Amino acid sequence: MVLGQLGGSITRALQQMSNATIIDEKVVSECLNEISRALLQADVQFKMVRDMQANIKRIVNPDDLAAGHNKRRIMQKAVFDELCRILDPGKPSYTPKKGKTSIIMFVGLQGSGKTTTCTKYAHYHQKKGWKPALVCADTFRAGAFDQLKQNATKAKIPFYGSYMESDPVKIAAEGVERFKQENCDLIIVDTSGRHKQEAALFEEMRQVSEATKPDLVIFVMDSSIGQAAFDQAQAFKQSVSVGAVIVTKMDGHAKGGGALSAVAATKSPVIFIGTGEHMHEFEVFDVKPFVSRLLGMGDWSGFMDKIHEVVPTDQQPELLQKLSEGSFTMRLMYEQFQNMLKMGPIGQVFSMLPGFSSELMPKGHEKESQAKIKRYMTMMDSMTNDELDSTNPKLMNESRMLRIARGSGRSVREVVDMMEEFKRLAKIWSKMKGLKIPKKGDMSALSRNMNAQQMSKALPPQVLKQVGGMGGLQNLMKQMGNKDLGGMFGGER
Ligand SMILES: Nc1nc2c(ncn2[C@@H]2O[C@H](COP(=O)(O)OP(=O)(O)OP(=O)(O)O)[C@@H](O)[C@H]2O)c(=O)[nH]1
Repeated sequence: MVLGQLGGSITRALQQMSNATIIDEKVVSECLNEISRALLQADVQFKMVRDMQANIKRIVNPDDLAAGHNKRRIMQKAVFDELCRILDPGKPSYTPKKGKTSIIMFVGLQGSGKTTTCTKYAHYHQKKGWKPALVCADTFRAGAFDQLKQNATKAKIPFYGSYMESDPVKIAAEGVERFKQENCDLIIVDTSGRHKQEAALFEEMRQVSEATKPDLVIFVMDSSIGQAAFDQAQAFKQSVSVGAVIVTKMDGHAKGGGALSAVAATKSPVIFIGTGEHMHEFEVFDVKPFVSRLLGMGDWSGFMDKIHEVVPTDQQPELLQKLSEGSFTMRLMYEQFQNMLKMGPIGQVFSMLPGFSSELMPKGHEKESQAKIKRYMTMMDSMTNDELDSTNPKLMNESRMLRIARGSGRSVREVVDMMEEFKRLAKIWSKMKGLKIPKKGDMSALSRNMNAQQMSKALPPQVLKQVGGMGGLQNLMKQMGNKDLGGMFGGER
């Protein structure tokens, strides 16, 4: 996801600013210009960038920054708050209730990923015990019904559609009625698209909406549409009452900044993002952890969740223990690579760590990354046990590297690359040193009600320092809500 680069650019701009000897208005302006450039490159709408720049300038007072405060943190917080403000329209979207019928209508242009997203949305809820159903009211694209039927059958979700009927309004109304009678609690209506915004499409949306009376209209947007996002979202909002946004294809080379524009145009929150073509490649969207990750501030709660989700249960205690020790060895890297190859998404675990973009296994480049990881593992197969268990990369002198390259049939350059990767991962790993791992029975004690004082004692000193000491922690807890930080310790959510 190119959005990751935005985080990198902003972090660099902040770093440059805090390196300056005197922080005056000029330095702050330069930093803001740099951040604005990065946002524009990520396809955030020009007007929004300009407003954001003006807002930050108002909030951040260079005199404050000069007076020995942590300048980088003040600016980072201002950027964080502004991005959150844009992404959070201030009111939550309609939330369907399990057991009570809700009608959800999906709208979007052709190819935005609407049909795929309808099924993902149904599947997501079905896994949580809902009784979803899909209605195909797309009579415009030949093959749309077949696609929905195929997806629905695969996911074992009831569906309704017709090969004969050409009136989408009629199909939508019939389908909704049928599933109401069958007591489905989530009736999802997939609608037609067009290649571009057309009056006929908007009229059709208006009529389908009138006939089905949806509780929520979700606007589906392809994240790669760039600057067009604002106008497109606004055009849909003007014909039907869009209440939420789902941004698809966040896995590709999309710049993703359009998501911010879509929220601004519809005044509705992003509720999910699509991260691939498969059914499970669908994530709940949370503003604060998202922005936090974007700015390289790390997403601690997401990190621990991912460990629970991705790492096999029997390996979790050992992995957490090793994290708490902070010592990273070649053997540990080898084991993580094994998991990564077996399970695919473990790279996501690392991407949650501050400063670590999923460079090792970027989305969309899985094949190349897997081949690279396999090459690394072949090289590690040529290492001695001492080398594998050592935390000291200096053991690997030139002659050992030559020997490993020869033994594994790879070049010395590749061995050097692997060692660089090891050092990079070890550095990230070391940040978790001292992490307190609760014993089974202690979980509740570390739960969401923990106050900043208790939390500061539980946190490893490095982590506490990283969040800006006690003050920073209090702010972070305020920003994220205790439950998110509680989640970091495996507390019940
Ligand atoms: N990589 C990736 N591909 C996606 C994602 N969501 C959908 N797609 C792909 O995008 C293409 C278009 O998706 P559809 O679901 O057919 O699009 P649609 O908006 O329903 O199109 P119409 O029915 O013509 O309006 C398909 O090839 C999907 O597999 C995603 O999150 N990531």
